[in-house]
Amino acid sequence: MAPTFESQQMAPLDLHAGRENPARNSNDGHKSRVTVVGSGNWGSVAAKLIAFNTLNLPSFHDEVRMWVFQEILPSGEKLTDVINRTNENVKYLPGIKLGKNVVADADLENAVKDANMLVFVTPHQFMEGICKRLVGKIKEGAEAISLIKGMEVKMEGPCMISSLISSQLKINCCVLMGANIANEIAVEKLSEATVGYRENRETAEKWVQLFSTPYFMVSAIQDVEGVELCGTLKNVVAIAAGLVDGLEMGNNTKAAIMRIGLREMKAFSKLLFPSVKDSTFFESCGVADLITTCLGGRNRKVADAFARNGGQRSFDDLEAEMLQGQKLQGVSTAREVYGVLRHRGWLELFPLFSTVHEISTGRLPPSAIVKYSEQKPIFSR
Ligand SMILES: NC(=O)c1ccc[n+]([C@@H]2O[C@H](COP(=O)([O-])OP(=O)(O)OC[C@H]3O[C@@H](n4cnc5c(N)ncnc54)[C@H](O)[C@@H]3O)[C@@H](O)[C@H]2O)c1
Ligand SMILES: O=P(O)(O)OC[C@H](O)CO
Repeated sequence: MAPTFESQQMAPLDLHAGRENPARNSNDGHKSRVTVVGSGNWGSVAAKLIAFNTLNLPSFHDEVRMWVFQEILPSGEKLTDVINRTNENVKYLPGIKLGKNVVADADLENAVKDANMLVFVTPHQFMEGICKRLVGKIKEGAEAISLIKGMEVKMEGPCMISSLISSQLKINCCVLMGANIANEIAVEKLSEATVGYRENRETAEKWVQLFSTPYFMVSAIQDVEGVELCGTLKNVVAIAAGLVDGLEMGNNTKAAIMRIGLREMKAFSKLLFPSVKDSTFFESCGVADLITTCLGGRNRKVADAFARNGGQRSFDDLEAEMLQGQKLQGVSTAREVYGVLRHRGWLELFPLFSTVHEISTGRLPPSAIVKYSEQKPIFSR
């Protein structure tokens, strides 16, 4: 029998299904309201994608609320005021119109209170605080999706961000990850993404519908942990790839680092969650995201500069100087992964992941990335 791929099994969606039904159109009570929690580089692009669809799909309210972590711009104006006046996030996504139906709101509780569909897209380190503020503030029956690439490590062990959202807010949470450099999607260059869902395929289809555009092709698979771990762990590999670039080691070495990194991503994911599927690594969230992030991402870029400076300037310093408020996820994820590896006695099984952490904390020089990454491999496949 020919192999089948789950992401292709889902029937193609009619994005305009239900439009012709005037009774449904006139009944606003049945329409879903969407709030995007986060307004950085990817958060703003996510709002743009969603705003295009809510205007065109009758099952959604036109308005998309976007929670903005308030900032005062050099002009003295509030970021929310400028977004609402110009329809642009001038700090995190300058030059791109988000859609007139995007409303920036600095009041987190107000932004979420009416939403049936919550899209979480902040740097992962802020999510614990955000969840605490939202306990008891979410509408009953609301659904969530996390676009956040990262994890938390607690006393009890690692906790994926979608689990944090689900357990704190008592809501179902899907994930969306993929080869998605935000600035490219902002200018409508074609890319793909993967929605990971746990059980409810209907909800996954609704998320696919909300995000899909002719230039953003989304498919769904039943593997939340696999999808989320791919998105999370590739940031550690991107740091390694950036170090290799900064050391001017060339393409073959970089490809080797990506291969070893992918192998560690798969091994780590399956050790943590045996249910993770091999096929997930061949979706957009897997190998495709690994490639794009190692070629053109922010983690790569800052790690390149770190190596060129011989490790003399910290990642924090370089991040602040090079990214102007945008946040790296790879260095903190390497620390979190390292914590898990040490706790479980797995450090020697993951030479690339552990070496990235030791370099980023200054315990090893940048050149250690090629010296140690393949030194003690145990996963030969
Ligand atoms: N940018 C991309 O190309 C891209 C693509 C796919 C996924 N992602 C993922 O999306 C997530 C969000 O990244 P991004 O690119 O939208 O953000 P970003 O790095 O561009 O911006 C940082 C954001 O954090 C906010 N912030 C700063 N301090 C805060 C605080 N104390 N509390 C809450 N928020 C605070 C800032 O206002 C800003 O919105 C990350 O997990 C990232 O890995 C990013
Ligand atoms: O710019 P990075 O390194 O945060 O990566 C961006 C996206 O995750 C790529 O899909």
